[in-house]
Formats: sequence, structure tokens, C-alpha cells
Amino acid sequence: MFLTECPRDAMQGWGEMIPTQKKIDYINRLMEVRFDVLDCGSFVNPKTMPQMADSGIVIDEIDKSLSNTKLSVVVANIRGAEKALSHEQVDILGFPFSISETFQHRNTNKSRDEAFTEVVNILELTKSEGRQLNLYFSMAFGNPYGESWKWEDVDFWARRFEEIGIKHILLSDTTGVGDVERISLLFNKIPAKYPNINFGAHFHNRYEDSYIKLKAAYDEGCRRFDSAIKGIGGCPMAKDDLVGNMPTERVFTFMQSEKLDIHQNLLHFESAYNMAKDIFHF
Ligand SMILES: CC(C)(COP(=O)([O-])OP(=O)([O-])OC[C@H]1O[C@@H](n2cnc3c(N)ncnc32)[C@H](O)[C@@H]1OP(=O)([O-])[O-])[C@@H](O)C(=O)NCCC(=O)NCCSC(=O)C[C@@](C)(O)CC(=O)[O-]
Repeated sequence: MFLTECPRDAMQGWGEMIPTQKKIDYINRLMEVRFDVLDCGSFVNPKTMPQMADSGIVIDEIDKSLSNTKLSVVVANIRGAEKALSHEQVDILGFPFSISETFQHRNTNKSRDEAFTEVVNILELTKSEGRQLNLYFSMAFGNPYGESWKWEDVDFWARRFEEIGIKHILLSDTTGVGDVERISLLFNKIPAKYPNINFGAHFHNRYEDSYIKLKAAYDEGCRRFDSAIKGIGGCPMAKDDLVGNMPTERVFTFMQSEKLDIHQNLLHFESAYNMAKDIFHF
């Protein structure tokens, strides 16, 4: 399994400001766990996302000699992409493209067509710098705004992005509205149609729903999951309350129950979990 730990997602909506040094220490501990990727910051409007305003400082202080873990950051416009790429330690940019028109406006102040054009430009820039661009397909499993949802809409956008050369898409359940049927349907239908795209699951959900959602995606062949310790986090741009994330400890429990190889260091994970307790008070 390909695992991305998301301290960015855990921290971004956290009410109390987390000191920069604490973020650096926490992310360096996560580096030792040997996740495939750490989603560790964002380059967006600091007035909109004040907790992430120090992402540049944090990223420069991450000790990449600790493991081969790649560093990913969220960008939501070309300006953010330029800033992110000015940090040599950044390997991957992640752009939140939304299947819901309403959420695209809420999150990035753009329509989906405008966001598509922004992605074309960000992809060109990212490639010219030799880095990777991931797309989050936000609201891929439905939305809380009363907009209609059908899997064919996800398919439509996957086709358009395949045509411009996107290679990584994280099907995201931004507010946890996706049920097992939709998760199974999407992972059954979409990846098979786009062999050049590597699909993963970025699920926001309540703690108690996490296991069945993970299993539904896994059973349809998904082997790439994003998660955050204790399921902390979510997207504050989507709704007023944060839904929570896929809890990383549940991903490990799942892997153990399925007898899958775990290449992460679980002793360091325990230590990172204890640091998370201190930061997020659980
Ligand atoms: C996208 C923008 C920036 C556009 O924002 P905008 O309002 O269109 O931008 P603007 O050009 O009109 O500028 C407005 C202000 O933003 C500043 N600005 C503009 N761009 C930048 C930048 N890159 N870096 C720093 N500052 C920036 C700019 O300087 C100006 O500052 P002011 O003059 O008011 O002081 C804004 O809408 C924004 O910050 N949105 C927040 C996006 C975000 O962080 N969302 C959460 C992460 S995505 C997520 O969590 C979903 C995910 C990944 O989990 C997947 C899923 O589950 O769906």
C-alpha cells in the first residue's frame, strides 16, 4: 500500500495556533515513520488559512535525510505554485479541483473551468521544475450543497485531466458524504478507464465510519490512501464543522488484518502518535 500522512490536513483547521517549532518537530518525527508521502503544508492566502502561514519555514526545516518520504503541499493558484516550487524540498504539489461547482468557488474563488485553466498552467510550471502535480478531486462522492451527483461527472473531469497529462488523482470525500455504495462504484468504474492515472483515496469521515470506507475502496483495488493520526482534521472551507480524516492507526489495523506488508516503522509511529496527542489534545 502507498500511504500519505496528512499533517497539513490535521493542522489547517485547528483552532489554536500550533507553534512553528512544534510543527517542525512533529513532521520530522513523521519522516522517521517512512510514509511514502507527507502532505505537510500549503501555500494559500494566509488570511484564509492562518495556521498554514508558516509552511515555507516548516518545509525548509524538514530533515529529508531521515527517510525517503516525499513532501507534498497544497496550492490553490499559480501564485501558490510558484511559491511552493521556490522551496527545493517540495516534491509534489496538490491542487484541489472540485467536482462540485459550489465548492470550487468556496475553496479557490474560481469556477471549475477557471480552475481547469489554472491546473494547465500549474502542470506546465511543475513539470518544468521536475516536480509532480497531484489533483484532489474534492467532493468526488457527493456534496453537502444540494448539487446533483453522478459518477459520470467524475468521469468527465478525469477524461479532461487525462487529456492534459495529469497522472495522479486523489478521489476525495471532502465532507464525508460518500457511502460504501458510491465508494465501491467510483473505484470500480474510474481507475479501470484511465490506466495512465494513479488513483488514490483521500477520505474525510467520522472515526466510526473509517474502516468500512477504507475496505470498500480496497476491495475495488485501491492501494493508495491518505490519512491523519487519530483522524484529526478536514477542510474548513467546505462546511463550518470539520468531519475528520481517515485515522492512520486504523489503516495500519486494516493492513494487519489483511496480512499486508507494512513498510513503515511502527515504533516511530507510536512516538509520532504521542506527539500528536500533545498537539491535538486527545
Ligand atoms: C486560492 C486563494 C489563494 C485565491 O484567493 P483569491 O481571493 O481569489 O485571491 P486574490 O488574488 O483575489 O487575492 C486575495 C488575497 O489573497 C492573497 N493571495 C492570493 N493567493 C495567494 C497565495 N497563493 N499565497 C498567499 N497569498 C495569496 C492576495 O495577496 C490577497 O491578499 P490581500 O490583498 O487580501 O491581503 C484563496 O481562495 C485561498 O487561500 N483559499 C484557501 C484554499 C485552501 O487552503 N483550502 C484548504 C486546502 S484544500 C482541502 O483541504 C481539500 C483537500 C485537499 O483535503 C481535498 C478534499 O478533501 O477535498
